Amino acid sequence: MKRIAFLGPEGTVSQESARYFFAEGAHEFVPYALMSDVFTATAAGTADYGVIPIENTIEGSVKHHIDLLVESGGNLPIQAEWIYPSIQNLIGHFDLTSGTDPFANIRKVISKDVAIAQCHDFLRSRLPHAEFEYVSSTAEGVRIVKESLDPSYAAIGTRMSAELYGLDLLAENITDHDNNYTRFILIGKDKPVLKPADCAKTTILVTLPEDYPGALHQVLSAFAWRRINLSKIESRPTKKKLGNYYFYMDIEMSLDTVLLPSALQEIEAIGSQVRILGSYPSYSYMAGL
Ligand SMILES: O=C(O)C(=O)Cc1ccccc1
Repeated sequence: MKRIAFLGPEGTVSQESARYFFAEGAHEFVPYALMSDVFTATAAGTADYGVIPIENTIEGSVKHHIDLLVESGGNLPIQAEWIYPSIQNLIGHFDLTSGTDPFANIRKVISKDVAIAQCHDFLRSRLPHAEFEYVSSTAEGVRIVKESLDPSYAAIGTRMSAELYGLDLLAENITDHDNNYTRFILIGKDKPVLKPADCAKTTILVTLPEDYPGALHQVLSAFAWRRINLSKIESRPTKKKLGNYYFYMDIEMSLDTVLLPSALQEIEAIGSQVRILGSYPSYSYMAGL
């Protein structure tokens, strides 16, 4: 049985998406309090794989997670990615004294920053006087609301977490945009056995040579003339010196395809450093995984 580390406690969006991706029963899901613990446990072999939310439709890249991936030094390759819709719900103690308005007595909303951002319009219009408390994950907010026994507290989280903690769904599907998807990656040392995917991707990190005008242009042209598609390019500070960046790139091609290694060789030939963070199958929710 493979052990899969995720941001806990039980019932997070990460776990819900992993349960959707992996066959129930054949995997053991192990919660960790922090995202950095997910990396550490996977690196130490305490877990076989780790689930990392890396990007979402509303907020873009989760920069901290990209940095953790980079800092893991390439020991934890990306083994798969999948896209999952984050459906958030308002969860609390249904208050019978509140009459017809289930939100009337809610004074505090506890959740993860991304989830609060995803439900911004709903919160502004329906709970304009509530204060927010930011916690490490959506399910952690649900756990705190449960423990408080306080009907003026609510959390934002998955339906799974409401069921697990025995709380009520005060409002379902409260995200502002229907096309609210999160991209998750699976990190781990060994290749997992997965069903065939419709597309493959390779993620690389490129550090440009210093004082080489047009270096990024040359990197991009190595892909362009081979008609290799990039689906993402993002710069991140190297954290070694102010103004030094590397480029994080998602390429829509497997490293097993002849064209890609030759493009990477060309990039290295101009003095750029290339680090491969993984070459992996990509699954989209639309395609039914
Ligand atoms: O806090 C969670 O439930 C997570 O798994 C992180 C997260 C939060 C919101 C959208 C996607 C992932």
